[in-house]
Amino acid sequence: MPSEPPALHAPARLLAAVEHLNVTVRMPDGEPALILDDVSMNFASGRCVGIVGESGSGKTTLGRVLAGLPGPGLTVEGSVRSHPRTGFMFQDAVSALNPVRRVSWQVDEALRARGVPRAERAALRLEYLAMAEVPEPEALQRRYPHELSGGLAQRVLLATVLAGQPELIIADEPTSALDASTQSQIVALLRRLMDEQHLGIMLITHDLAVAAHTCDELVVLYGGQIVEHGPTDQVLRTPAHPYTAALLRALPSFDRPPGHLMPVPGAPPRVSSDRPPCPFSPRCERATDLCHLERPRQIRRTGTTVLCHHPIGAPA
Ligand SMILES: Nc1ncnc2c1ncn2[C@@H]1O[C@H](COP(=O)(O)OP(=O)(O)OP(=O)(O)O)[C@@H](O)[C@H]1O
Repeated sequence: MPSEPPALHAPARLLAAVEHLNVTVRMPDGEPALILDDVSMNFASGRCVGIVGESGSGKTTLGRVLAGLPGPGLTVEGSVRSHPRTGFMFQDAVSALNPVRRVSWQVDEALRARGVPRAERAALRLEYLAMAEVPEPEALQRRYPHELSGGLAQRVLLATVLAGQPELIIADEPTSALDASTQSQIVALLRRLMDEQHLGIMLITHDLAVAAHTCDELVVLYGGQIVEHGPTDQVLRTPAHPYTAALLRALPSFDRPPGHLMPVPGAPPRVSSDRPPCPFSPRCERATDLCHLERPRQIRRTGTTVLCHHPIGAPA
């Protein structure tokens, strides 16, 4: 029998897509307010898509909608197609695990859900723990979540996700509670598993540096809108949206002397029923009267899309 072709050469498959997705919450005054505003994008096997943006931009809400778990009181409109084999990794791995069950039980739960017979579970469990690079899985499987470090808990969570044989993994800030070196190990592991198993990954992060090292594509969210979307290199090297450019200037860098960080001026937008046609316009150095009066249209450039009346590279 010829062996299977290497996963790296498998053609990309569409795993999830949202089109014209609006997510609305009703404000205390009864008026609806948008948390996600006309979001369209898709996820394919063998690709890591980074969702970046400040706190409150709607990153987690997008992940939750794809998971079929929008928050309480939210109205979802538009088309949402997601794959049944989608796995989720959360920011706080220790609290995502069942506190009163050993590691072995946590992985077995995913195996039970897949209908794996009891006799086969122990061997498979060790395989998934090893795949998630849990050291000494034989001994570690007997521990409880509170006995694990943050990095180890995240690896155990990853093992439980892998045991569900996902095709798409939605990782919501999986490393933000970890130190920098554990962070890079976990994202490198995710990336390697993705390449080997031809998974799709949606990596939700507020950390552009993590996204830069891990993702093939970047989606920049601002006030619930995709303001820029394209190949990671292109978005980071030649940002077209003033917000992307401002986020990049706010990154700490060894080249900049101490005290020369440039935070994005102003405050992120609040969810509100009354917001400007371009939510970034109050903070934008390129804004003109048009931006305060008219909603921008999405502009397609080679490889990227940008939602702006005055993208960088065009006259302000
Ligand atoms: N169920 C809900 N009811 C009311 N408001 C909500 C609900 N879910 C989210 N929001 C609001 O929607 C906005 C976007 O939230 P979301 O958690 O998606 O942002 P985020 O970009 O993931 O932020 P962070 O990086 O802080 O996690 C926030 O202002 C949040 O308070």
